Amino acid sequence: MPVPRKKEQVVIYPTEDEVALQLATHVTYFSDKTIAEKGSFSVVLSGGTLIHSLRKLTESPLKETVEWSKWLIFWVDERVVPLTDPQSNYALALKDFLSKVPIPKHNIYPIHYTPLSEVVAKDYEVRLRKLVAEKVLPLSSTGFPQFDLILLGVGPDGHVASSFPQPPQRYDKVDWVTFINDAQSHRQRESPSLSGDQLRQIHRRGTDKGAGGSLYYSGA
Ligand SMILES: O=C(O)[C@H](O)[C@@H](O)[C@H](O)[C@H](O)COP(=O)(O)O
Repeated sequence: MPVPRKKEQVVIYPTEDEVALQLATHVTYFSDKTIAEKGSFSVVLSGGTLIHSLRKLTESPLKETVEWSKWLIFWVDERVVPLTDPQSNYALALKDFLSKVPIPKHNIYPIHYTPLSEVVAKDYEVRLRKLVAEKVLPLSSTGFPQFDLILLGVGPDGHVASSFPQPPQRYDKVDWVTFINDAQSHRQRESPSLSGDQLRQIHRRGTDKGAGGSLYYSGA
């Protein structure tokens, strides 16, 4: 199974199909390994083209062989909109990924929508704290919940999840979940997944011409 040898590595692939294939290969590797070690696999999703690039996981043979019942799904970055809104990252993930694989519904943790970003963020934090208290999620050495795999995209301006260049929330080391009052995107983000340690992250970066792309592996 080809896995990156270095702790951090950028690999450029010539086609988007190859990106999707490699992404599926690595995600499956980590899923098998993590489930064998601890019995579950917590995956944090963002939005964007990443979700489409997960499509190989929804096809045979992976669709049948991955231990989907052991997966837990969270969001690192969500727009504070109803879960049926086309802007919702949950809706995107449901349509193109989650509806195609048998992850138990109770293992999927979308936001609880209300129009107030601070209420949504606080609710998500309370739910994460409960999962940590119940030992469903471990706590990292930095005091944040520790996920097994974070899947991120990188925006054209370099933003990752809701970590944009300007908002001060990206320096927040206290809240587990915080929010950005951006009139356009109404983003909510989880801070731990971006500041925690010992995390495996895969960032996917497409090219402006739509061909190929790269995967950045960190802590993998
Ligand atoms: O809600 C979102 O928009 C995403 O979470 C966002 O952070 C995305 O990952 C990047 O913008 C990259 O997007 P692309 O993969 O579409 O380039």
